[in-house]
Amino acid sequence: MQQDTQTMRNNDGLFAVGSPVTHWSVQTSNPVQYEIRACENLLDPENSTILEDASGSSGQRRFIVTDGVVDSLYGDRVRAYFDHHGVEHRVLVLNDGETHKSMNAVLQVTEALDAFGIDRRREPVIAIGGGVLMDIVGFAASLYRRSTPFIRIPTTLIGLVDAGVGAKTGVNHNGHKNRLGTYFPADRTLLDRSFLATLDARHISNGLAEILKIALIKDARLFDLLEQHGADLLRNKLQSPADVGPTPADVPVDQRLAARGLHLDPATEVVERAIQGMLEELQPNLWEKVLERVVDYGHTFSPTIEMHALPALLHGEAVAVDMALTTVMAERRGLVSSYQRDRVLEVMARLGLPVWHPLCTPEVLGDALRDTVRHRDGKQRLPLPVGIGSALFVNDVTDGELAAAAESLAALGSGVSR
Ligand SMILES: NC(=O)c1ccc[n+]([C@@H]2O[C@H](COP(=O)([O-])OP(=O)(O)OC[C@H]3O[C@@H](n4cnc5c(N)ncnc54)[C@H](O)[C@@H]3O)[C@@H](O)[C@H]2O)c1
Ligand SMILES: O=C(CO)[C@@H](O)[C@H](O)[C@H](O)[C@H](O)COP(=O)(O)O
Ligand SMILES: [Zn+2]
Repeated sequence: MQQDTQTMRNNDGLFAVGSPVTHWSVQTSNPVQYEIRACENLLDPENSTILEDASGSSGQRRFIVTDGVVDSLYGDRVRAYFDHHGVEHRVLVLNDGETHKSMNAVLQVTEALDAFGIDRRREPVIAIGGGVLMDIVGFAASLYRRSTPFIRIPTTLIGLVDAGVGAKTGVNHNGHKNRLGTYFPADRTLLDRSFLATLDARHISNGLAEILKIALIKDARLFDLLEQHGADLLRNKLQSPADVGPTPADVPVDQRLAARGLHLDPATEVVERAIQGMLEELQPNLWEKVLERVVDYGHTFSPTIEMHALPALLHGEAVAVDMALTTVMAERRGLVSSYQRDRVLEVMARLGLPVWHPLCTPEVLGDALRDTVRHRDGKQRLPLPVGIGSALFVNDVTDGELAAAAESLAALGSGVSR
């Protein structure tokens, strides 16, 4: 007991502070640990990875959530997998796409969970799908009985390099992007790049936009890889090995890569660098107490543009438009040379991404910035690129600067073709 300050401390570290006002201050901590693992042949019945449980006390039932498109492509294999392992399961199939990323979908999951019934700690919910599906299921899992463990199996490129590796869940609400959500990482994310083989080119491009985001703000080498191999990665859907040089077939792949100064094939290196870069930023600031986040690059104007354009623009496409605009702003401020700006816009085009959109009007951009300022606690905290592979934050963007940048981009954008 510390009589001088009238503070008592019991064995749990709980403080009771005496007169003039008695109050208790509760302190505890909630260590977070989650796993992201690259795997192959996840749906092969002989591969037990999905059923391995970090706690080692796996239950015998599984609730799986997927969307209609993924179910039509992989649903038979998913069901056969759990049948093979004798695991009683229910597969809930949600509507796919951003327009269905809503609270209704979350409630659909929680109601189906109630109907199936799962053990609270040892039977993790399994989300198999893209960023939309994982955001919905993660949100439902975080709400269900105040938190229910879940596993993510991303099947899109955005899912693999971004939505599947962080801690955020959420849905669109009241016309706003991700307005409701939680911080609730999956216990495990299992990355199997072979799912990308069935994605169309537009959705590969969509994911490449988030990879380009990491390149522009913190990884010049990643940018070079995208510049050099982006078109092949898009064509090969990041199925390794991409463009490792002319055969002869008798020269092993790793020797051909080494001859070109590569240790990994480009698809593997690009995916690994993107995830590594993302996690380096997320880990020290998982709960976003610090609102100056370089990974918010491309996410200042895009949430408003994406919601206004819905469903015409995909998430990564809106992010690309935002990055093109802010690259032009950075060039106008002398942070990026005109040569670097043009390289960035060329790479976007090579990756199949838009560099401009008719919604880049002064009105929409101004509204977007004001909404973002709210989100960032009263300051713009706008990440701008410095050269290629670095960034800084600014707080002094004016409506005039936005209008001028949009006008420049419109002129430049028409000269850059996808
Ligand atoms: N939580 C986060 O940290 C985070 C990070 C980045 C993005 N996001 C969110 O992710 C969403 C975008 O993710 P997305 O692009 O994966 O969207 P998505 O989940 O809508 O998937 C895109 C489309 O591809 C289909 N699909 C999925 N896997 C497929 C496959 N293997 N083959 C063929 N088709 C397949 C889906 O059915 C859908 O029609 C956005 O809502 C964005 O806000 C969240
Ligand atoms: O799209 C991504 C990341 O690529 C999401 O995690 C997220 O929307 C971004 O981090 C945004 O910049 C912040 O938006 P919000 O989730 O805080 O509304
Ligand atoms: Zn994003």
